[in-house]
Amino acid sequence: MFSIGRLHLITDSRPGREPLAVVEAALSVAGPELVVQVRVEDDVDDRTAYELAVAVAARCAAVGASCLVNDRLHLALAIGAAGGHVGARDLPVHAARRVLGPTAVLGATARDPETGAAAVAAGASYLGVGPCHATSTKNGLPTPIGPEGVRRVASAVPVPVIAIGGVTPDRIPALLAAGAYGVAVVGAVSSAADPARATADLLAALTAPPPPAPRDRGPFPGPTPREGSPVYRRGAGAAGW
Ligand SMILES: Cc1ncc(COP(=O)(O)OP(=O)(O)O)c(N)n1
Ligand SMILES: Cc1nc(C(=O)O)sc1CCOP(=O)(O)O
Ligand SMILES: [Mg+2]
Repeated sequence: MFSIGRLHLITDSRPGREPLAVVEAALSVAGPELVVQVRVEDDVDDRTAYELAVAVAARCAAVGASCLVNDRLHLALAIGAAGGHVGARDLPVHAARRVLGPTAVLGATARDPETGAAAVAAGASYLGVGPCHATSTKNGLPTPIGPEGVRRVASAVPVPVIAIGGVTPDRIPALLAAGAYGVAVVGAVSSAADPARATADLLAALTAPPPPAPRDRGPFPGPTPREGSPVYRRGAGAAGW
């Protein structure tokens, strides 16, 4: 059965960053629960990207974590990654699926329900949905869609939604309540003074029990969650994703 972690760490290869050290720190805390997406800036050459990806994949394999590669699917194949992630300016999802094969993990970016549903129909196994909040990590992004935008996409698709963009531990409860299965981060870990501690804080927020819904606080039980509701979706995720 398809399974994917709830915390995705995307490498930060901007000048002055130390992506491998950050990945090692995060893996030391999260182990097999972490998904590491190797992402390099567009002007980084393939050889440099490949060397980073090989190093990240080896660290992931040592603890049983998953490694994905952003954009450059030939690198994903070359290093034996679990899969890749594509967006609007990359290979179309159906073509990415042909490249990676039927069993690989394939993520696709979606900022609205229509794009999300089309990506799933074309073979995406999860969706990266955002930007949820403002971020300084990447330029040129549209206006943040907030938890409500996540809710719109999550309610339209039967695959895990990974919320991205300005994610911090305190923002995670609202994203999960909106139907996100997990989150993807760059700065919350890479820019932290203590990346291991930051990883632990993100994991704690992802696994904390949700606050009781208002209808659960009274003397009478609430209605059974409907298929498609966030409550239902989180249960489905725990069972299979
Ligand atoms: C989990 C996740 N979600 C979204 C993205 C963004 O992908 P894309 O739109 O292709 O932009 P780039 O990352 O390639 O600049 C992602 N990488 N991961
Ligand atoms: C790489 C990327 N893609 C996004 C999108 O919305 O498509 S947001 C983003 C950067 C996320 O970094 P941070 O966690 O530091 O905000
Ligand atoms: Mg891309």
